[in-house]
Amino acid sequence: MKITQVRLGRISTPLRVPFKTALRTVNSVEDVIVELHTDTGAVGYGEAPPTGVITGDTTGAILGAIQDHIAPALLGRDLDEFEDLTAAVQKALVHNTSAKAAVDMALWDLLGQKYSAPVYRMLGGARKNIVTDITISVNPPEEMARDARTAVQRGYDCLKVKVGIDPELDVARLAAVRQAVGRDIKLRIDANQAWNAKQAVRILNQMQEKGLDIEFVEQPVPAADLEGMQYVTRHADVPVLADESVFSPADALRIMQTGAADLVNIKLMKCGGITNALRIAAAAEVYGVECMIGCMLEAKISVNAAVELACAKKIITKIDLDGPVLCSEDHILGGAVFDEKNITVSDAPGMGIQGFVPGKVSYLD
Ligand SMILES: C[C@H](N)C(=O)N[C@H](CCC(=O)O)C(=O)O
Ligand SMILES: [Mg+2]
Repeated sequence: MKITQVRLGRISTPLRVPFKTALRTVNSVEDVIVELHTDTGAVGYGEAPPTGVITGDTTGAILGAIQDHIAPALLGRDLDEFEDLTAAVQKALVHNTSAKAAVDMALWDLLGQKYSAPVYRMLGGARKNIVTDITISVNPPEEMARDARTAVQRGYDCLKVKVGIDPELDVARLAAVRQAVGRDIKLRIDANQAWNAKQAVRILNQMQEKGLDIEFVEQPVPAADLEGMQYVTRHADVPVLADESVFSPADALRIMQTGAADLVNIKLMKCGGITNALRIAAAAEVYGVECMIGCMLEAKISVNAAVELACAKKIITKIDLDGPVLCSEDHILGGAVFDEKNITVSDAPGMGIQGFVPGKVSYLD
């Protein structure tokens, strides 16, 4: 199976409501689509969103990285060179993890198709069903309470609550959400780097003293502040999960070796795809550190790839794969079934993606 064409396109998917974090506000999901065409007719699918505030990747950068650097390293090569192909993706240029992730997942899709096996089974096949949380955007407390109630009515029993815009409001935000949803709903929070270490400890301990029962806090302090992360991990009465602090397998190892966080968030867009995500999962198994699998604001192809990984690896115990359910439309055919919080992986060969609703992808060629 030889790679004959790397086809690129763009797809836009509207959100149900604007998505707001301490880092950005977005109204739609904008993705780059990658199709790896082969001489057998098989097509591998990949996708990458431009999350400039986290990865530094813009739409133009993702397209340019693939077109000018990654595609030339793959064209004409046989899938039997799989190890070398995945390495070529990572070595084609530095950074640009979203572009790498899109192409890496398309290669895994092709591998599964070639051997008629679902990717999650090739990687371990731990389970077929997972349950995701859903994100509550950061807003005034009463608006967040209303959004949390709506999420619970949709069947979600675990909410990821965004905080960090005007931190003085964060305790009130969580109190309003807890009051709205009752004690049986799990609440995890994501500050997206908004606090400093002492502020984080103060806010988190206030939340726990008020009995708000926070499961864990995601990325309380700036990504590069590993000492700050360690300080919060040691002093706050809430487990800490590293998100923006962990891009590469080396980042994950550093966090685990220094005890800078209790948990790590694997995202394909940060680590450059399934190949590196497997390395992070392996390190986490060695260190006994549980992982979350997360997503950016992404539609179904790349979140589907994350589902394949989550269904393969038991060390991934926390699921934040709500990209597709935050969208009001689905333009992608095949793949996992997203039935609100319940996600069922596809048993089709590869990743089970069958293409797009006609007219929804704007191809570059
Ligand atoms: C969508 C997911 N639940 C999430 O919250 N991801 C954010 C980043 C999303 C973005 O800005 O696209 C995170 O975990 O920080
Ligand atoms: Mg996060």
